[in-house]
Amino acid sequence: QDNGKGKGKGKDNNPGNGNNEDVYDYIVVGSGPGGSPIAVNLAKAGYSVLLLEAGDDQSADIGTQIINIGRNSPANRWDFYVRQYSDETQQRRNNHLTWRRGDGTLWVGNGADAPADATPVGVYYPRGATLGGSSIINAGVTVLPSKETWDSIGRLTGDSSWNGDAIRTLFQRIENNHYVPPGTPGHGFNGYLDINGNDGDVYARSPGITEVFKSMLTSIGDDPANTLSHITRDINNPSPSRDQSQGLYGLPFHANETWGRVSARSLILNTLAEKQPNGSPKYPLTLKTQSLATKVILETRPNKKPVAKGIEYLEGPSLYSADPRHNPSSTGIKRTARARKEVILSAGVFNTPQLLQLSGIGPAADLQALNIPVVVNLPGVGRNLQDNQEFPVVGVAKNEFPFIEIPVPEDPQCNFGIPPDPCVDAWLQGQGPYSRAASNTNAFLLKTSYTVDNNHDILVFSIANFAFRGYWDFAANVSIPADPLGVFGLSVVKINPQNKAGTVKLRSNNPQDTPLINFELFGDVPGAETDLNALAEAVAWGRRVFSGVAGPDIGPMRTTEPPCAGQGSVCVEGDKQWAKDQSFGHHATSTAAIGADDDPLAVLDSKFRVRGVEGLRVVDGSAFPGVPGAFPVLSTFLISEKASEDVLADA
Ligand SMILES: Cc1cc2nc3c(=O)[nH]c(=O)nc-3n(C[C@H](O)[C@H](O)[C@H](O)COP(=O)(O)OP(=O)(O)OC[C@H]3O[C@@H](n4cnc5c(N)ncnc54)[C@H](O)[C@@H]3O)c2cc1C
Repeated sequence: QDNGKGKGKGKDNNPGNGNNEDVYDYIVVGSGPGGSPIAVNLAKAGYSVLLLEAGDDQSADIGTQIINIGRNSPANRWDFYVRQYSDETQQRRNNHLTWRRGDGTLWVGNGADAPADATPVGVYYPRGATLGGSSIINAGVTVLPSKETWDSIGRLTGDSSWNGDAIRTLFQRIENNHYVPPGTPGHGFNGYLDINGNDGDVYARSPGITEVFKSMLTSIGDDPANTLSHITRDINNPSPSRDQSQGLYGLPFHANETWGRVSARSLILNTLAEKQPNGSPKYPLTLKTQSLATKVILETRPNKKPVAKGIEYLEGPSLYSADPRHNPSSTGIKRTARARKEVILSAGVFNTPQLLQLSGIGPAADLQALNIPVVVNLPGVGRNLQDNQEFPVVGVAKNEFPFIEIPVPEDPQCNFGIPPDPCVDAWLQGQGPYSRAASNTNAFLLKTSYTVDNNHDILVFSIANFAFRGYWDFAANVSIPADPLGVFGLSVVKINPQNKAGTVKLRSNNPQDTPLINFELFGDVPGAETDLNALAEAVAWGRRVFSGVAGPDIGPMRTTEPPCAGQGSVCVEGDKQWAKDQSFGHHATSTAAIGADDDPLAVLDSKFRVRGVEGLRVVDGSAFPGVPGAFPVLSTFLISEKASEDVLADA
């Protein structure tokens, strides 16, 4: 029997015991940016680690390797359909609501246009469900949130290890920067997370696009002549004034020098590839894909907290019902794995609270209603769901003149990664368009009068010839008219949203079912009005930018979305309604949040420990008290690094 103090014991695999049961020091569930770094760090410290991942390894898909293709295929994602509102009338105002028609086909559009035989399914919300999690299907934008994001967790919990300077040090440890000169303060150059920045040449070749940026700079009293120098500015710079100042920056991505996607998957595969001189694995890390965790094994003890002892899981392909390849008759092979030390849940913002609740940890009444024995009544599990709200302010160039980039003469014609694609062949040689930054690699930081902490509260990224309105199933029939030539999308993203009213509740006690997800956007809670006001102010700014665009063929541009016949304050109420109707998100966080000791809704303490249980932590996007900045992926890698130190300190 193990005394729990051993290190580097390796796996006690006992195939003869008939229980299909393995024993490890630690079990980590989920291989995204939350789970992978901690699994690797614990294994590198000599502990045996089992990493369970429900999806499979899609490394062979070239679309997952090249960030400029960014394909998300049915093999690497789970399809969730969510509510944004409990109010059905408001829910149906969304132009991208998915409906199912009488013949079973999907239709996308709002309630006013819906066919008579259609019933609403929800707003489509994809998540990465593959080795590497959502870091395989995301856009890859890699932005460090404000220093205040981290300092505020320190104040909330009284744990001074949470502070912006300490997190910057972790960032420098994991970063392998490719866009600032080596040695630049605040950055790292030897870590596992390659981060690449944009390429000023792309914008130098795009005179029409730069006209819009010039108007942005003019809007804040900056000199438009600075456009080409500011568009490559480092948004992750360590300047103390970074978080408060407005302006134009380049947008970095988790990508290597030739824009290959570097992700949680690369970290795992590179670690597994390291060998001892005799050819055996260098680190005691075991990866099991196609393994859907269904329950934390909790041992109850008299007069003591229950303790996590392992995981029950189902082995088999596509077992979760959100998997587009799921076959409802597949129930998998039931297995268990035991942990000598701890179980760490990193299954993501929807699945971690689902797993906790399936294990009897959550709001007691909700669990009892589904006949799940309550082990710990923890009312905050699946509450506090938040997201960055996002939608484009859409402009159209004068005379619908298309925005152009001056082509690079030797470039082949690309085919989005679908063979034959000569750009893939060029990329494999480190050349061609896929090996360079794209033209959506810019950010404008705005500080509205509704900022709650004097930091900028809106990030705007710009896309020429396209307006990014969210996600919907590719196979669905979409009732939205095509955009005219000369379209330009200013995607406004609400940083640090204040609304915390969303929920993830169990639909059933079947672990293969998806939970019920409701963002309750702009709900009747403190802060919701702040979010709406900030977004409306950002829209008014966008209108001013478009009407200020010069250039003989391009400006002034007209704003087509949000629609408004008037100008200025006339539009504010309409813009707020538009934000309610058309906001979408893909940065959900905070459903098992760190919180203060006296907060009944706190799920975790400041060391990621699940309250009321021993040997169980949550390390993923669920753990943040609030959405970290405008983009959560880098912050999720960073909290996994922080949690690794906390777990090792207790090991
Ligand atoms: C389309 C899209 C675009 C995005 N773009 C950006 C961006 O540009 N920048 C940015 O900062 N963020 C972006 N994000 C968000 C970012 O990628 C996520 O916030 C981040 O990946 C969250 O990490 P995580 O570890 O919490 O969860 P995830 O990355 O979701 O990983 C969770 C993993 O757990 C696995 N899992 C779940 N349940 C189980 C179970 N029961 N058993 C076993 N395994 C399980 C899943 O298969 C998955 O692999 C985007 C997300 C999406 C979906």
